[in-house]
Amino acid sequence: MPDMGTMLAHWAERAGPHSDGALLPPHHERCLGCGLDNPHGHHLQVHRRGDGVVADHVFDERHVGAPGVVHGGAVATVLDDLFGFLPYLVGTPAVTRQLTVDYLSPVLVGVSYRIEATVTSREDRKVFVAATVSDFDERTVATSSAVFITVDVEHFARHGGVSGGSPTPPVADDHRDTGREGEMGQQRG
Ligand SMILES: CCCCCCCCCCCC(=O)SCCNC(=O)CCNC(=O)[C@H](O)C(C)(C)COP(=O)(O)OP(=O)(O)OC[C@H]1O[C@@H](n2cnc3c(N)ncnc32)[C@H](O)[C@@H]1OP(=O)(O)O
Repeated sequence: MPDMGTMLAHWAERAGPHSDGALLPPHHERCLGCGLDNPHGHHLQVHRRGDGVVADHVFDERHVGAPGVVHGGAVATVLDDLFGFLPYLVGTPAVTRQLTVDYLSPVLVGVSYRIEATVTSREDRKVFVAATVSDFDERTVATSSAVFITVDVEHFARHGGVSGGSPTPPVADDHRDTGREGEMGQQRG
């Protein structure tokens, strides 16, 4: 993974300009939504379409909640990440302040969905965005809106600027083997 400095330097080039229909570059290679080097990721492929962005996406067994149905958090992840491409078109970095999802029908594992997002309005630092998730019968299964706040590119260095950008997460004990269920909650107290 490139270090934070490289990522920051690449912001301007990632922000475009991108022609209509162009495949947009991932936020970075390890991004949960769109990074191709994240084995847990959605590997979202996002294109510019007019003033908005669009992705066709198939959730897989890694994203299951109820059997056969995509976990609502996975749907929210993809929506949030797709919204995260709109700043490329706005021309300034921005981060999610609020995300709302209406789950209208179950989103199914193994089914292709079209997800479209646009900027609905802007007010100072606030960028209001909206999205739909539709199946290929054009039935809307989820809608979403969000408030993004524009930030300077140094925001990412201030808050995530670990050298190398990818700290190794602590390895959790496997409580199934130790019988220590509930210990994490007790430690927090
Ligand atoms: C290298 C490149 C990599 C680029 C990598 C990009 C990756 C993108 C991935 C997808 C997107 C993400 O997941 S982004 C990651 C998840 N999000 C975050 O980490 C953001 C965490 N939050 C923050 O850091 C902060 O809260 C900020 C910076 C967003 C804002 O902080 P702040 O400056 O103190 O401002 P704050 O008071 O919170 O609110 C800002 C304004 O929004 C208004 N506001 C707040 N909530 C609402 C609301 N529901 N509806 C309307 N307006 C609202 C407030 O009234 C205020 O208006 P007014 O008083 O200004 O009028």
